Amino acid sequence: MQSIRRVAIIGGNRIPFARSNARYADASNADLLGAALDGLIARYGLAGQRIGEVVTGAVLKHSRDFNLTREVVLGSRLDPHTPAYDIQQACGTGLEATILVANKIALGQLDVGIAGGVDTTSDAPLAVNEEMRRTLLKLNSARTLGERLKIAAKLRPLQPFKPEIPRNAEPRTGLSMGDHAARTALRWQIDRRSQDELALRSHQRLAAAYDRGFFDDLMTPYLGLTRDQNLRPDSSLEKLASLKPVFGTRGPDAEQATMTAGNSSPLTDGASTVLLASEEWAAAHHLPVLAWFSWSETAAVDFVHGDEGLLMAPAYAVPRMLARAGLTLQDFDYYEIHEAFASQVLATLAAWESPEFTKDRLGLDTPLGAIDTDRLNVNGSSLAAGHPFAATGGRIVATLAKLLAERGSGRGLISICAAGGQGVTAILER
Ligand SMILES: CC(=O)CC(=O)SCCNC(=O)CCNC(=O)[C@H](O)C(C)(C)COP(=O)(O)OP(=O)(O)OC[C@H]1O[C@@H](n2cnc3c(N)ncnc32)[C@H](O)[C@@H]1OP(=O)(O)O
Repeated sequence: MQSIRRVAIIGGNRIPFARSNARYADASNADLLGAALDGLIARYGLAGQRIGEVVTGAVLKHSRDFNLTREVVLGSRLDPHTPAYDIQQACGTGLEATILVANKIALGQLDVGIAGGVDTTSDAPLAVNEEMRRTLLKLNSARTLGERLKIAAKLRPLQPFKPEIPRNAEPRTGLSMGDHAARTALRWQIDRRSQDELALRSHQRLAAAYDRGFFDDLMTPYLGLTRDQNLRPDSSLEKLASLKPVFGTRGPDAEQATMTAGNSSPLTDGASTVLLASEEWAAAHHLPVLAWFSWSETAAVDFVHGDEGLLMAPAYAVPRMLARAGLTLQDFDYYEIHEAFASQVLATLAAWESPEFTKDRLGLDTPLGAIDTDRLNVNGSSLAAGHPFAATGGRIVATLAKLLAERGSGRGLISICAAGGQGVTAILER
C-alpha cells in the first residue's frame, strides 16, 4: 500500500466576479473558466506542462459542454495530454473538486492537479420543453419526408415553443434557495439587524482586503473588471435596513420576513482555479506552499421528508470532521463560512451553540460552542464578492490558504452549503 502524502496548496487564480447580466453578459462558462485558468498558468509557469488532472465544474451548464473542463484545457496553454473532467456538487463544486484532486495527490495517484469551478447565470442554458425535445429527437431519426411530416403534425400549436428556463429552486419542493433559507431564519429566530451587520462587515472587509493588495496574486483582471462588481464599500446599516424583504414574503409568516437583496448573495458570473501539488513537486518546481489541505467531510440533510433546513448540512458535516481530526470548533484561526445568505451563516453558528440541536440532531452531549467572529470571513465572503455557484469553493480555498501563509502558521475551517440539502467542509493548515 502507498502511504498518504501531504497535499500542498500552491495558490489560486480567479477573475473578478461580475453581477449577473452585467460585465460578463456575453461571456460563456468556457470563456470565464479559460480566463481564470490562463491566469493560473501564467502565474505559476505551467505553460506546456502536463498536469496530473484538471477537475472543475459548473452548476448551470449547456448540454454542448458535456466536458467543459477538457474543452477549456484544450484551449489553454497546458500540455494537451492533461486529463480533465467536470464534476458537480451544486455550490460545493469548487471545494469538492479541490478535495478530489487533493485526495489523489495524497494517495500518490497525482503529483500536481488543478481544481476549480465556474458559473454564469447570464448565459444559463435554455432548453426546449419536453414535447418539443422528444419531437425533435424523433424528427432527427425519421427516415423519410413522410415520417417527418407525420411526427411534426402531432405538435400542438404554440405549446412546444415555450422554453424551459432554469430556476434557482429545489426540484422536490419548488421553493427557491432564498425561501428555504427564510424558513430556517424563522426556525432559528435570526433577526434582521444581525443579518444586515454581517452583510455590511462582508463588504467592508472585502474592500479592505482589496485596498491592501491581498488579491493581487490571486486574481487576473477580466473584461475591464479589477474588483468584484457586487462590492459596495459605501453601503451602510441604514441603507441595508431600508431594503424590502425578498424571500419568505408569502404565507402566514410573511410579516416576519427579514431576507433582502442586501443580506442575500446576488446572482453572479465568475470562475476560480486552485493549484495543488505534492510536497516533492512543489519543491522540484521551486514553488512555495501557502497551506496544507488536511481534512474534509460532506453531509446531507433530509429537507424533503424531515424538518431540517435545506442549507444546514454543514452544521452536521463540521462536527463529524472535527471528531475525525480530534479538534474542537475553537481550534481555528480562521473560519470561512460561505455566505449564501447572512441568515444561513448565523443559523449554522446558532445550531453549533444550541444544546438541543447538538443533543437531538448531532447526538453530542455538549454544544460545539461559539466562535470568535473576528476570525470569521476576515476578507469578506459571498455577500460582498458575489456567488458564482461552482466558483465559490476555489475562491475560498485560495483566500484561506493565503491568509494562513500571511499568518505564518495556523488552521482554517471551510464550510459551504449546497443545494440538494448538502454541505461540503474542509480544513487547511500551515
Ligand atoms: C446554490 C447552492 O448550492 C447553495 C447556495 O449557495 S444558495 C444561494 C444561491 N443564490 C441565490 O439564491 C441568489 C439569491 N439572490 C437573488 O436571487 C437576487 O440577487 C435577489 C432576489 C436577492 C436580489 O435581486 P435584485 O432585486 O436584482 O437585486 P439588486 O437590484 O441588486 O438590489 C435591490 C436593491 O437593493 C440594493 N442593495 C443590494 N445590496 C445592497 C447593499 N449591500 N447595500 C446597499 N444597498 C444594496 C440595490 O442597490 C437595489 O436598490 P435600488 O432598488 O434602490 O436600486
